[in-house]
Amino acid sequence: MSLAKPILLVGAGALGSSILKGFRVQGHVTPSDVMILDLKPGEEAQAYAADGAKLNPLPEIWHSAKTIILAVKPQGWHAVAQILNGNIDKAAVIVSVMAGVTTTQLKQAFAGHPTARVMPTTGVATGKGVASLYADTVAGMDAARGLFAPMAQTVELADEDQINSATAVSGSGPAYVYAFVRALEKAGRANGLSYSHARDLARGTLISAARLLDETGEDPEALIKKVASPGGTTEAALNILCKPGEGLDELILASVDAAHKRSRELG
Ligand SMILES: NC(=O)C1=CN([C@@H]2O[C@H](COP(=O)(O)OP(=O)(O)OC[C@H]3O[C@@H](n4cnc5c(N)ncnc54)[C@H](OP(=O)(O)O)[C@@H]3O)[C@@H](O)[C@H]2O)C=CC1
Ligand SMILES: O=C(O)[C@@H]1CCC=N1
Repeated sequence: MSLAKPILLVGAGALGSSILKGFRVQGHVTPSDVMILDLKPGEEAQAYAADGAKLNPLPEIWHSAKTIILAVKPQGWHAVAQILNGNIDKAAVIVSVMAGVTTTQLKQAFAGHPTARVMPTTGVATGKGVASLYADTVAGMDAARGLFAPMAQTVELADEDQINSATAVSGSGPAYVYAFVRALEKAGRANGLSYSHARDLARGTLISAARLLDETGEDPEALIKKVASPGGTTEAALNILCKPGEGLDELILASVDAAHKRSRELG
């Protein structure tokens, strides 16, 4: 796995900052390997600059970048491509984490550059995220792996269209889980718990359940059976939560379908 450095990160917002944190946690990219372009650099970008990264360097410095990560909103990326073009090395690999923007569009904007698409989760900040990778060249896939494999469980997609599905399930997925925790907290308060007890119980339950899923490797179905005693409290809840035809399965399917559709539109 080879990763050509230095790296130019364009956009250090929610995801760009998570990537920077992941580099720091795993150590596969050091601040001195990094240049950052961001209009209003946040805490993480500034911490990187204090540790030796080049923050908003002049365009003549961009030529040294061997790998360029595009982490701006899909709506703003054309302006970024215009600014970069003419100022970057022809061999630099373009790694886009943007939802919806296709390889064909990237190749039109960055003619001659190897490209890759990655759909990470913000969990890369902990060094244990998830990332789906797609590239149509060896150089592109090498760069994507080199950046993300140290800080994410990676899935390599053979079909670019599946990036839209990966975005809908995994890229957006952490927000679904947080929405569930928020709902559980609210329901705890509505059922008589104090704010802090509802918060601790809902969050702790998610974290301990996720640990069991991870550590046992068991299917959700088997783990559900271990919690739900026949005729007990869990069954009473699941009869509502997973009501056939109008329960969680249908709600999640409709939600993921909506995200998938939006991912296609963003290109
Ligand atoms: N957030 C997530 O969980 C995930 C996001 N993504 C993708 O990552 C990309 C970024 O998303 P996210 O981090 O959430 O968005 P943010 O808005 O938080 O971050 C984008 C950053 O880019 C900066 N920016 C905008 N224009 C420029 C420019 N011309 N030059 C330099 N920096 C610029 C923005 O600055 P300013 O705020 O000043 O405009 C902002 O700091 C999107 O394309 C999204 O699809 C993919 C997977 C997960
Ligand atoms: O919401 C979005 O569009 C981005 C892509 C996946 C997660 N956040």
